[in-house]
Amino acid sequence: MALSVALFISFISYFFTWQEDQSRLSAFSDRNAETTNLLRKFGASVGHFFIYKGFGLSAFIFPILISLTGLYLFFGLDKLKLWSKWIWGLIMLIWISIALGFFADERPLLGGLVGYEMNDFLQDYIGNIGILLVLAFALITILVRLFNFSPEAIGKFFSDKRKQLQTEFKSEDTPLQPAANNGSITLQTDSALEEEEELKLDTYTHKKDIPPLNPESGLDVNLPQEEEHIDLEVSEVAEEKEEGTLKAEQLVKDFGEFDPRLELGNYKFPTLDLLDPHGVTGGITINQAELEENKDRIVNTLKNYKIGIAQIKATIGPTVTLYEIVPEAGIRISKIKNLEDDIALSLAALGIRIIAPIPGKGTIGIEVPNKNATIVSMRSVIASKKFQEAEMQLPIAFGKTISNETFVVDLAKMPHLLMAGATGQGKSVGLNAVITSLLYKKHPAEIKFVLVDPKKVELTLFNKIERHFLAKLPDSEEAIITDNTKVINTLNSLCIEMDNRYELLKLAMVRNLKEYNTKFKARKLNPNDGHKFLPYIILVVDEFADLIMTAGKEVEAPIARLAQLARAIGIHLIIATQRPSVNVITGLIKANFPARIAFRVTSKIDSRTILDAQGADQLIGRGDMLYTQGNDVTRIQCAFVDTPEVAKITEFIGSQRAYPSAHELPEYVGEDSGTSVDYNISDRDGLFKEAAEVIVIAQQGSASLIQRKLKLGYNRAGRIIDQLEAAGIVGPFEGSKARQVLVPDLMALEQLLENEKNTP
Ligand SMILES: Nc1ncnc2c1ncn2[C@@H]1O[C@H](COP(=O)(O)OP(=O)(O)OP(=O)(O)O)[C@@H](O)[C@H]1O
Repeated sequence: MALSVALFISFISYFFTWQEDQSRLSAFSDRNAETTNLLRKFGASVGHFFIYKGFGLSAFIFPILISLTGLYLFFGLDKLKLWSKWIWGLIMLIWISIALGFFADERPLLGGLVGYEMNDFLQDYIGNIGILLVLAFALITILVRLFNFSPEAIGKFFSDKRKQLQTEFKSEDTPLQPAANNGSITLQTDSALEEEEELKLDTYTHKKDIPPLNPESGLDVNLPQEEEHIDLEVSEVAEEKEEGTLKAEQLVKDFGEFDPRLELGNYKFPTLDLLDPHGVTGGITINQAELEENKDRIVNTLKNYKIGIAQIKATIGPTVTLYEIVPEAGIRISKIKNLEDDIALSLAALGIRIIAPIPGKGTIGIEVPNKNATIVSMRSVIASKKFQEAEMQLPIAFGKTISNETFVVDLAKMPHLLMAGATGQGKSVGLNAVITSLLYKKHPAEIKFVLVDPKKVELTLFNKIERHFLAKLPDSEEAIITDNTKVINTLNSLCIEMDNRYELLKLAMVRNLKEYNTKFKARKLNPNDGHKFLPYIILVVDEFADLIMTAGKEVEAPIARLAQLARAIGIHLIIATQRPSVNVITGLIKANFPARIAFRVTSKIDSRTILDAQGADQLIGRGDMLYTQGNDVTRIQCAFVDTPEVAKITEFIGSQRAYPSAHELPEYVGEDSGTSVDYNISDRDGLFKEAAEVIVIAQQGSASLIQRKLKLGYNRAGRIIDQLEAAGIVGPFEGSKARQVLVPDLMALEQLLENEKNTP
């Protein structure tokens, strides 16, 4: 610090004495040569060195930096900051020196030799205009970096000033016109405020009526004060609300709406040419002779049973043709329905379905398969106007209806889908069609798939898009789950994700994912509070029967829970099964999957299990399917997407820039971990005893049982199971099977707990 003071004095003095002292500088060692600088020879020399030969006026930065260094060392402050001060100081030193050398070239002392020479040098290469540009650019850079001068900051400064002035202006205004206090509120457009105003006016007139009564009754009614209080509160709330929205609006104005796609801004959606037209270029080819023949056979068969037909009309679909008949008056519909087998016999065709009557149309429908079915290519349904212009959250193009219209539905509205069908009838193709539809419409930021594939081969192609579209558990290597025990962890992790999302929705005060994301995009939710853009999560299970067989209730419970609750927070399930028997599609699951698809099944019972109606047993296979979402059953020819096409699409997406890793699901600590921990009795869960009783009564040691009976979360139930194991009530974790219960009945349990208390 002393050095900096010495330099400072020398420099100041140098400016006044430099001319006198200049000639004596060479005689530094001569003691008789006198200098006039306040610090004599030292002052004259350092001044000459730093100012004349160095940086001119800006040399004062040196004593400033040295004194700062002294202060930092003295108080032991952060050295890193000191370094940055030196760096910035030196940059400023050079800038000022060059600038002064440029602008004050007739006074070379101001810019010093460095400033002069640098200008000279630069002039040769970039000229005066070039130097000006370099100086201006450097100045802006320094200001922006050092003082955070940005257009936004300047804009904000002025808008803050304006607001401040406005509030000052308002508050100055108010005392002048107390009666007009209400008037200032009318400026705000909020309807709630207007209501307040009315309310206040009412009370005001009411208040006016009261005073004459008061003196007589002797009551001390202090109404005005209360009024004022209410008034204040209202305006505060309004201001607070306004501040929040103003801030969001300002952010949107400055940076635009939040764009979740920005991180993969260059992502290209798959193109149509990746899909194969499957030889179908035009529409369906109509075989007129076949049509006539079928019509005649229907009419004749019915005539044989004395059923007259008033009218008959044919609608040709890709796989089946629908003949709509209007029977003559007086014919009972049940009579026609009973003739189903006879008509099928006379038409000698598989897959006749009679719809009597067709809902909403006063006709009876007979569906007859075409001799040559037309393949509905995925390409044609994806290219259709209906799909391309679909204003849906999760549009799925399933295929074509019987009247050859493209059938597009919104998965978000379904909200979950159950698919069943015997082997080889088109289930896997159907699943691929669903996933392909979504890949053609959604950006990787907006949707994530959790794929469960116990068959191990069906969904492997999607491995290529792992870092774009898949989600997985933090510690798992493979994104596509083929191991049934891992499925349980993933399902439970999805339940945690669901709970987390509900928490976020609650904080944001919205009811569903769409509203939440809209609010987040409008920058009304602060990411510092844990808010983030939430993608849809689609869980696809290819062979559900296999899962239920190996993991049973442990899978059923989280699936049912997700199906019941996950619709609002954007988790949707698509579950496919080969065996639609009642122990696979249980009542609990069925109740939560209103949207169901049946490919061809082998028996009427299977058809009833899936659709609650028969008909699926009469389909012709190869993608012929029935879709229901409640009451109506629609027959659809599923769009065909072959494995090479899926490979091309995943290749196309996979070759693009991706996220660093697959989307991470929350970590789930399974039942098998932490079992060796010895739980202290006092640390036990509050519901430990109830849980123990539930387990002992049911003689089944599973966390999901505790969950269901005591309505607990997964984590808590898991912890209780660990405590039960530590207490010797249940056995160790046994994979997919429930744990063994080591206590035979409630009496024994009571005794065990009593003994525990008594042992120190
Ligand atoms: N929509 C469709 N259009 C035309 N043909 C189809 C369609 N869907 C399926 N097929 C034909 O049926 C065959 C079997 O389909 P898929 O592999 O989807 O059956 P699956 O029900 O998944 O059988 P599994 O349960 O054994 O896996 C396909 O290879 C294809 O030839």
